[in-house]
Amino acid sequence: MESEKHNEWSSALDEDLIQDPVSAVIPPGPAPWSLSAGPWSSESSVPAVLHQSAEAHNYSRFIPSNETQSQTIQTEDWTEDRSTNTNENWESDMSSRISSLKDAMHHVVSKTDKTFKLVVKYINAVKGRGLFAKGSICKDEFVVEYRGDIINDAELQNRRKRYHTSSAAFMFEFKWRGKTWCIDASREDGSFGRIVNDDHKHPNCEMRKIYVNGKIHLCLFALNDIKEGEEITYDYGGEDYPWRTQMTSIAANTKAEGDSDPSPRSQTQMNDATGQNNSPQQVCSDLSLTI
Ligand SMILES: C[S@@+](CC[C@H](N)C(=O)[O-])C[C@H]1O[C@@H](n2cnc3c(N)ncnc32)[C@H](O)[C@@H]1O
Repeated sequence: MESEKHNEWSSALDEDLIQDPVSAVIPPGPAPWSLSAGPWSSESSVPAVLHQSAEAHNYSRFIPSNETQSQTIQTEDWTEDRSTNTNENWESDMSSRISSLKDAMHHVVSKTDKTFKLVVKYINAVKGRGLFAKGSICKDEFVVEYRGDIINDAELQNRRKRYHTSSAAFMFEFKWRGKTWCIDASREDGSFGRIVNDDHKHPNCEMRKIYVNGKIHLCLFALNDIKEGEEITYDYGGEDYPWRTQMTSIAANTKAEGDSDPSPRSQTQMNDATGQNNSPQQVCSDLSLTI
């Protein structure tokens, strides 16, 4: 079963490496993390710095000093060609996006959150907890990974049948290479990505897929500068979330209570308040082409 999953994943990876226009390859050297247990492995450590080569015809491609290495990071989201871009600041934008990507990679591989910039706070009984900036965040900056188990469609359906709706709310379904995948973040593991709430009108982040060393990861990047104290949000996608139609300004705009204590509410409260169909879905696919 595990090896079937791995094969499916590996062939998707091969296709992806051929087709994707943007990729970054980690320089040669001992593998900083293990691939041996396949894409479902959780072993990791921080990789070395990426080498960048900004060629005139293709500023968005990283060239490794030795391309025989197979460890890769890539994003299908950042694909715009210099020749079609009229923005005068294109090069500095690209440079900041590249450093965001490296930053994302660092946090993905080390499985860490930006605890120096982000804090979990309890908001209210409807919304539950939320993630807030405790320092300023720049446009395009990597904010947080939506960390969890990566599962395929069959396993997603299986877990959906078994899960209580309060857990199902943490399943992020998305398409990748024509197939459905899901990050299941239902485990209360203390990670920050799973705490980020929905805002379809004025989100300050968007979800992007990045591909690190043979695994797809979902990461939030800032859509604009974010000030200290602002709640981190993104558009979950879909349209039928109960809070979008039922929520009033009382619940939606209530400020976070307290500055340091996350005071997590119970899952039952969250479930009661939000109904059945409340997990984020596929929005990273729709929002991906942004450069
Ligand atoms: C991925 S969880 C986000 C973290 C959650 N607030 C918590 O305290 O654990 C998704 C759930 O958060 C709540 N939620 C997210 N965005 C919301 C919003 N804009 N208004 C009200 N509730 C929201 C819903 O209960 C939803 O099912």
